[in-house]
Amino acid sequence: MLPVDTLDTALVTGASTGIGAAYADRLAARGHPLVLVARNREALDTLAARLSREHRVKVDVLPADLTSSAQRAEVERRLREDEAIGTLVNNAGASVAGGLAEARLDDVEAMIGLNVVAPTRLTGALLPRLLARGRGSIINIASALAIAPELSVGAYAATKSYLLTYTLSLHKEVNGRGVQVQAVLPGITRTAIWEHAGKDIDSFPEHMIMEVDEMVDAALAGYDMGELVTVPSLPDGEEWNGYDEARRRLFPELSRSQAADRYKSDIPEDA
Ligand SMILES: NC(=O)C1=CN([C@@H]2O[C@H](COP(=O)(O)OP(=O)(O)OC[C@H]3O[C@@H](n4cnc5c(N)ncnc54)[C@H](OP(=O)(O)O)[C@@H]3O)[C@@H](O)[C@H]2O)C=CC1
Ligand SMILES: CC(=O)[C@H](N)C(=O)O
Repeated sequence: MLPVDTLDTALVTGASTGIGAAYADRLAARGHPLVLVARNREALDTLAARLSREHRVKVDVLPADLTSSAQRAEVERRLREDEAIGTLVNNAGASVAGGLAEARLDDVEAMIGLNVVAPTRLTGALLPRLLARGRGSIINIASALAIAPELSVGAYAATKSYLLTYTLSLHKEVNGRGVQVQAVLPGITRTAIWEHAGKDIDSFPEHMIMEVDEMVDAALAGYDMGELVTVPSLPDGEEWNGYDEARRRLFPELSRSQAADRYKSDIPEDA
């Protein structure tokens, strides 16, 4: 296990239930003081009371709707100013009902605000301080759909592709400067997100559904191993490395002074 700095406070978004609540529980068990963010103050208070009692860590709640720029600004301020915070788990997220043609555009915009804008702004608020002290962690909860948009409908998968790409860019920028980053790509995990988006999780075969504790424990094991990208259900980690290497093999070909021959009209079709 990598050394976990028990003095650092972890701020977890979407901590009132589901994956975020499980992260809060596991991080508290590791000795991290916590700042819990979500809209439901009552659920945050209940969780905070339990975690501080069971794990003897300080747990603050910071209720905020991360789609509201005014409320999100309070979370940004906390990340910028609270010297104790060294870990950020960008977990809050939602999906919306319907495909690209049917979904309510206001709902889609709110989803992009929550899944894309919020983690970008929260990371941007914290990162300068982490880099200045040369220590810290940022964990972004994306989704397996980031690399498999064909398995879903609507714009949700695109928000998760953003978070994966953002994490790769973040890693490039902070690599070697003491800040650990990780993108987590869970598959179908049993939480309320499905119900909120009007989808029945039990329409999937049981063997495709992971329980939330198992998912978070696997993601933290990937974090401890120093993984940049963790796919909790992928049996063979080398499969991810092969996928990533195939992508990287394209790099030298992606920008050239000449268009590829197949796009040139002067090449005879039978050449
Ligand atoms: N469950 C799954 O199958 C998968 C989930 N994921 C990702 O995991 C993350 C967690 O999802 P999951 O636990 O399943 O979902 P849940 O719906 O169970 O939990 C979502 C959390 O985000 C919070 N949240 C929602 N909207 C807002 C908002 N506007 N402002 C602040 N907080 C908000 C909720 O709290 P509150 O309502 O109190 O604000 C809640 O704590 C998401 O990013 C999701 O995309 C990825 C792959 C699979
Ligand atoms: C609601 C979903 O599509 C789910 N969160 C996922 O990322 O698989």
